[in-house]
Amino acid sequence: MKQGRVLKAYNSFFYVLAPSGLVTCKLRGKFKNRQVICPGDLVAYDLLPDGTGVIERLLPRASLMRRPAVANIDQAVLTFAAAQPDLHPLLLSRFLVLAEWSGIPSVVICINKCDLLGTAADGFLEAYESLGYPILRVSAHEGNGVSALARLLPHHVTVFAGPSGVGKSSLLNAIDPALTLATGHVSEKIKRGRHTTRVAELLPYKEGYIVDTPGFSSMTLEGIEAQALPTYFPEMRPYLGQCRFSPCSHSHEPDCAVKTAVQEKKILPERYEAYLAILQEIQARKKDYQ
Ligand SMILES: Nc1nc2c(ncn2[C@@H]2O[C@H](COP(=O)(O)OP(=O)(O)OP(=O)(O)O)[C@@H](O)[C@H]2O)c(=O)[nH]1
Ligand SMILES: [Zn+2]
Repeated sequence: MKQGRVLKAYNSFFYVLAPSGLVTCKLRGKFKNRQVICPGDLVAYDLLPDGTGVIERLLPRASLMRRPAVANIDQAVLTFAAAQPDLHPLLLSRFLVLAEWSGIPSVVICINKCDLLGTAADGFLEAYESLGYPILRVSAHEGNGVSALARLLPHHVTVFAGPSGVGKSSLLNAIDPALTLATGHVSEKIKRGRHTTRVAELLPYKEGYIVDTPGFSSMTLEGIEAQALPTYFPEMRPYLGQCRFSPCSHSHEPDCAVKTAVQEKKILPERYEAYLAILQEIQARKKDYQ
């Protein structure tokens, strides 16, 4: 049996990249639900005499991003703008939570449009580096930092995510114009409007892949459990299990180790506020269903 990586799923076909090239595959009938396999998955397939393939087996997954589903992403470049649109801590934390929840092991914060403001407006970002999120300041227009960004990509499966209008397409274009051509980003935007969800696709790039998925920008946190939320804040992890109550939502309970850490300035107030805001959103959603 041969192995390859699913670049795209379309109707009942899976486009699998193998060392020999791209193979159009169908699923063996035993997979009752074709949703079980998504772009990014590594699969084992049988090659038929006509050159097409039949997927027999799904190989173990390292991570899974939902909506759109993409497997095995090992790096997220969370892209924001220094201005236009302005950077807000809550929005930043929402994307960070989404990346942590998806199990993406390496997360980089990329601040584009630095030509507009330099570093004046993002002083608050330094603290995020100590949480383990490197910050890359770039300008797609002036080219600053673009080669540093490009150096992160070889040998990784990288998703570019971020709010609309921060310049993700411009950055991909600055890295390599072939990437924007491949995504058809601009023309599709005109044709189909901004809010159309499209199928996620992996674009091979220098021994790695770039995931083109504007859908990740929609930012629904649906599916995240309130109890698991603190684990998606790396700076809270050392305090979990140390509160008086168990479970503790770290919001209203007395003798809460997380709240104490906030008071002692071991956790950034804006991160704790983001935690509370997201928690409230999750709890409100639960009530909707009752
Ligand atoms: N000043 C400045 N403007 C930029 C830069 N990069 C992109 N822009 C502008 O920001 C706007 C949005 O850029 P896009 O590349 O379409 O942004 P996007 O993130 O792909 O947007 P969506 O397709 O909505 O997700 C465009 O008007 C770009 O010209 C930059 O480095 N500096
Ligand atoms: Zn607590």
